[in-house]
Amino acid sequence: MRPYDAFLLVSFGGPEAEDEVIPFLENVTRGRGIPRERLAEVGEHYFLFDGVSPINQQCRDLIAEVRADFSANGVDLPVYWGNRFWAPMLTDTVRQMARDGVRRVVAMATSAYSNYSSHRAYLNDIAAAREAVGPEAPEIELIRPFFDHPGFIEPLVEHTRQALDRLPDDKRTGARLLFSAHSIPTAMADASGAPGQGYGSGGAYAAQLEEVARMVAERVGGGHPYEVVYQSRSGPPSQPWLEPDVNDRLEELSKEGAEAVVVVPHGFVSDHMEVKFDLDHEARETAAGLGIAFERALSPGTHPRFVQMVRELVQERAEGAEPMGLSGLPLCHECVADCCPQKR
Ligand SMILES: CC1=C(CCC(=O)O)c2cc3nc(cc4[nH]c(cc5[nH]c(cc1n2)c(C)c5CCC(=O)O)c(CCC(=O)O)c4C)C(CCC(=O)O)=C3C
Ligand SMILES: [Fe+2]
Repeated sequence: MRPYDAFLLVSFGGPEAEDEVIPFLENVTRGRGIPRERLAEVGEHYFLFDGVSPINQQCRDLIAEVRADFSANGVDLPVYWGNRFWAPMLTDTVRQMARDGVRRVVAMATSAYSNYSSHRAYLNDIAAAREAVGPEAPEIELIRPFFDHPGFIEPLVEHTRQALDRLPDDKRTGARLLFSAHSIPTAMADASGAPGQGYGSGGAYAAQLEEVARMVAERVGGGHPYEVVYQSRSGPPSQPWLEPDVNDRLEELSKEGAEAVVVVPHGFVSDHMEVKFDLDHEARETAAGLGIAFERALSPGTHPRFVQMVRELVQERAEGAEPMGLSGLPLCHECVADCCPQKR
């Protein structure tokens, strides 16, 4: 797949044993000003699962499918994997690629949207890893945010229908769809996207989330009321983050007489800890306490259409083709130097 000689999956990383939880959280939060209580609290989420985050295995599963898809379709790129915060660490992977003689890499982040945490932070960490490896490090180009690619949208549609089917028969009609994404500081949200893309003061992230929710709900059909909610807030209470929180919204919906919800984690690509704990554990419990029937749609994960999308994004980039998206929102060909700055 000229001009590239390797594909790299870049992910967040997560612990896989109890004694890895605290060192992992220290890596994530270094220099972040996250309150100690929040760290201890998040540590408990991981201990509830014996210290094992599902995210690494989900990356291994995705890579296995991508390798099979590449070889079935004549894409002859070796596949590498590096994480920002836990083994296999990105810097080690970049060093290995240098040893293997890799010169030019096309990389994809396990993150579909435009904002500092989902996009710029990946670019920065790639730059830092190359810097650490030195002049032998390959060039690494990051695939653009892919939030409205059919390979992301179609699995969400199918998974939302399946979740609706799991609701009790008498609660399905009129069930509400809550599309849930990671909250970020509102200053970071306002600055998300690239200058000149015309997203306005609310920024790209919220607009992209709103549009994906609309497209998925429309394709699911059935006239279900839908809205975007946020989850997994951290940071000090004094700092504004995107709202409403999924749990607060469930409380309000209960007062409005809602009987059933399907939560769609459209802000994520796999069912990692933020989904397993914050939705399957916490939000489910909130809904149970309110007597609201609750189902959670699967994230794209290793859905075959999502796997195919990885190849399509590699091909799009290799060929310099127009970026493909279903929404009509502005898409980047390449990431510009000043998109998605860190603001908090
Ligand atoms: C937008 C976004 C995504 C989605 C896009 C993407 O995937 O990149 C995401 C994903 C993830 N976030 C994850 C875990 C954590 N995120 C934290 C903290 C933070 N996340 C933020 C944003 C996001 N996070 C922000 C603004 C912070 C505050 C600190 C900072 O400004 O950086 C903390 C610290 C404790 C806490 O405060 O919660 C943890 C442990 C995991 C791993 C899950 C697993 O182990 O399975 C994943 C996939
Ligand atoms: Fe996070």
